[in-house]
Amino acid sequence: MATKLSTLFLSSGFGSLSGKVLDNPQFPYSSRCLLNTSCKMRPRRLSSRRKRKYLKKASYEHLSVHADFHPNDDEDSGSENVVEGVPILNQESLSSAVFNTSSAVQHNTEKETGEVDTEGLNKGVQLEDLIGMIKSAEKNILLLNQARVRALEDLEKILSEKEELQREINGLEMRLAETDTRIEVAAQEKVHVELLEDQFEELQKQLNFSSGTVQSMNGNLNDIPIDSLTKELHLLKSENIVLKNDIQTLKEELSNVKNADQHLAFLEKERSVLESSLKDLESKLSTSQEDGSKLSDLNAECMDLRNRVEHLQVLLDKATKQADQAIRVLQQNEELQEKVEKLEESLEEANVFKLSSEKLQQDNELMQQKIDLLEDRLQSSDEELQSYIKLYQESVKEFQDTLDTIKKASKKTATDEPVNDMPWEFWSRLLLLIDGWLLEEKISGDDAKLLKEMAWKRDARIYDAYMACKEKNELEAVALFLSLTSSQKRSGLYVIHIAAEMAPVAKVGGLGDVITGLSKALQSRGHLVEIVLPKYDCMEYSRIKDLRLLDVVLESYFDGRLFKNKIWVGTVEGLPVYFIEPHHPDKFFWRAQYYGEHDDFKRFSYFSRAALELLLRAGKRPDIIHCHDWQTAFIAPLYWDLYYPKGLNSARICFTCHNFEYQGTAPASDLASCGLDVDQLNRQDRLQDNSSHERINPVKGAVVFSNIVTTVSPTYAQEVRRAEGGHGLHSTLNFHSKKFFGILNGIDTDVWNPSTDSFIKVQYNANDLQGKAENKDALRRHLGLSSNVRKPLVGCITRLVPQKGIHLIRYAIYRTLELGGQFVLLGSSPVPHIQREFEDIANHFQSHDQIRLVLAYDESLSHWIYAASDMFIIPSIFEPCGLTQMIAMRYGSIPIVRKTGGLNDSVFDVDDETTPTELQNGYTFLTPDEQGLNSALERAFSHYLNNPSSWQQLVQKVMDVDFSWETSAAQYEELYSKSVARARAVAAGRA
Ligand SMILES: Nc1ncnc2c1ncn2[C@@H]1O[C@H](COP(=O)(O)OP(=O)(O)O)[C@@H](O)[C@H]1O
Repeated sequence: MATKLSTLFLSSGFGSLSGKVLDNPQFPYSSRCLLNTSCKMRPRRLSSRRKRKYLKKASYEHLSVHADFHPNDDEDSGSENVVEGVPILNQESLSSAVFNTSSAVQHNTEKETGEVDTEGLNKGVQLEDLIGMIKSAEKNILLLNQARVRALEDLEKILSEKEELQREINGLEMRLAETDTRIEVAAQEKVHVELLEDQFEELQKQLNFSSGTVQSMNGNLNDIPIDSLTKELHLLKSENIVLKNDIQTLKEELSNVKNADQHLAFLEKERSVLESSLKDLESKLSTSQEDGSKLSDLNAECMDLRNRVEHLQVLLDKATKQADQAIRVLQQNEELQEKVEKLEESLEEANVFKLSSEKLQQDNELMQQKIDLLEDRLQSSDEELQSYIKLYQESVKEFQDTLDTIKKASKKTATDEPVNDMPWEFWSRLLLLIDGWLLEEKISGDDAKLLKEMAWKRDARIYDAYMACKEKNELEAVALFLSLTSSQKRSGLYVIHIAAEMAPVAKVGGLGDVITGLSKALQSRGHLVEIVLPKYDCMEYSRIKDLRLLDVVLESYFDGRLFKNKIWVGTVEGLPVYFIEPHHPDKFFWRAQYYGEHDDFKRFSYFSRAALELLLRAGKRPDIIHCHDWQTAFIAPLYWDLYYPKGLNSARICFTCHNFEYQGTAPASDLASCGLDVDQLNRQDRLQDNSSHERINPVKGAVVFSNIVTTVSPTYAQEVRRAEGGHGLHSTLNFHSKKFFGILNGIDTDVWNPSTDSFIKVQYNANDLQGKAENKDALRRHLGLSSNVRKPLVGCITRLVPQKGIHLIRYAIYRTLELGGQFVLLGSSPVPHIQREFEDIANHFQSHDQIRLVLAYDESLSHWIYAASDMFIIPSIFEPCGLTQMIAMRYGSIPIVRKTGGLNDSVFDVDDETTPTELQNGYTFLTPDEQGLNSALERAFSHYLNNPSSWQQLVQKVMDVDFSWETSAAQYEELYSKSVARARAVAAGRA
């Protein structure tokens, strides 16, 4: 229980480690959830912008990710309600953000640790949860207050707008009254005009009458007073003119009145418009008043929230106290545990000691009696004396044997424990014996040194050897002693792999499988193997055991300054692994994907340097540093140029190139970032790229600067030494051919084992293939394929890149359909146009009952497809090794492959009479075109359909082929040992 709790507290960074927890991508509860998902779905497929967005959230918004809103996050603002630019928070989201967090955290924590729920874990979760919730709640309160102020400001604005409108309405009403008055005046004037018109008519009548009178009077002018008539006429005329003017004025007045009417109509309209906008404003006003009341509701809720936060604070304090107490208890527990363990150890020792001393005592007593007896008899007879001496000698021997037996039985006789109770004479005699053999040249200086060291340390193994060879002649004795040194030499290899991938925690393709498979095989052959990896945020953390952060900060150089790195350790598949977490502002391994970033060169040159820094700081003295592919190719020049002079000088460098297509070239100046001397290295015989003098080539650098260079199959090693296969490096590889080897990869037969595989529906083996048929049936149903007819199921699991023969994979899908088979493809592509092309094919066959394309990375589905398929297609243009053909065979799926690289070294055609029958295990074709593929596919179909029993024999046969790492690991071991031996010989020669 104590250990379990301590593991939990350590890994969760409880209490004083909480700061570390927040930085720990293995642990950020919500972010892990996101990241896990993205990783499982093969992060390569995400656009880098989205991934970075994910990542940012994952890094900084641990708890807020659970909330439905984030006030400061522009990208989330779409989920808020907005009224007049004021964000109105969704209360439901708010409360669920606060109250759902703890359950989400609980869930994710369980997922991370894989541990059963414990009290300690709950407390650890609450603590983090509460801190996050308080922060989140405080932000929300602030936002609510801001929203409230903004709403009040808007309310004021609306009110002042209303006042202004009221003023405008008043003005309009006044103008309306004015207009009314004017209309009245105009009406009066109209009446007046009519009056005047009447008068005018009357006057005209009078005028007519007057002129008639004038004419009638013309005959008797003398009778009429002319002057008075003339005057009257003038008067009338002037009156007439005045009247005309009046009429004119009245007409104008009239038209004015008409205009006034129109204006009045216009004003009426304007008034109704204004009235409607006034109504609008009034409704807005009432809405904003309602909003005001909502705001006050929110205010109340906000108060409520504040109270809850205070309550949470109280809980937090309590939890903190409990946590502190728990840590104290835990520490006490640990101390107690240690004490108990020590006591148990001493008890055990005491028991052993007691037992042996009792036995010794008994023997001593027996001997003493015998001696006494002898002494008595000595006096009586010489003859008797002789016989008793013999008896004594026998007793001594018996004692010696008993002593040996006791020692063997005792724990202290564990092979490497010192033997402390032999007299010094014994060890001196042993040392002299070894020196004698050395001088007589019966053993070498190295062997003598090792043996003397063992004697000097009073190693039980050399004691046992000495005892065992008492009865032997000298030759046998020397051989026995040398067997000690050879076993010591063999177990002495200390290999450190520095790589960018490792299955199953950080796997993109075959490289990951190789690191784990080779390391496990080397480990089981008695070597000490360690692995150094970047600490990616998107790793499968659930597959790392006992992951913990070391209490150390490693500083490493980059771009002219030192950066801090955290160092994590944990075991993966039983192997010790170091994870480097750089604290560089560019967050090199916080990208939610392994490769494909614009600054990959920087990311991995940084990592390479930091890895060597770690070895130096830890005082490690490895025999071999093994780096892989361009990502860690920098190790070779960095080691010799910078770290060898600093004292990290015990190792030989081995570089394995898993695919020469990827060389990581970059402008020469980029090399300076990790501290390498560009002027020294950008040379034709060093790192300069063979086709561009301005660029450096890390893979070329590793070929030049490593002691051993390997690639992953013998055929590929030949292919890359030719211009058409070497991707520009053939001349370099030819130049360094003496240290260049092709070793065929193996597969991890523990992981890929149909009789134990937990990813498949039914386990099976070569002698019982019923399970294979059931897996096939289940997969067909799972993918919606028809399952009632005996049809061959063709599988394909691959990265969809040009190297894999994209056009031939596409052709195989359609041709399989024509031949009456079924096809299942599992794959994804980092190349957008290829991914789109396969998406189109996948959509085309979306509900087809014979073809299914799953465009994703899915580890468990891959196991199922291997188990379910009858045939497995790999039409690669080039293939450095290829693992899928070996895995397929292990699961009884017959490979159909193009003869290239590692495929050529592992698949042999069943119809090829030049190959021994026992090796024939699949179908091959040479020319990478449709006819080539078709010929192999048709032959396989015909075999499957026409000769089922022979097919089954073939299936059983391929399942028994040994593709384990044993042979390959032995080859690597030999290369390592030879290289180390050469280095030692050179060093000895110098000395
Ligand atoms: N989409 C996928 N889902 C799951 N595993 C995959 C997928 N694609 C490839 N793999 C696995 O990756 C490894 C491929 O290794 P290999 O044949 O050497 O090809 P490469 O290293 O060129 O990708 C195999 O273990 C295979 O099962």
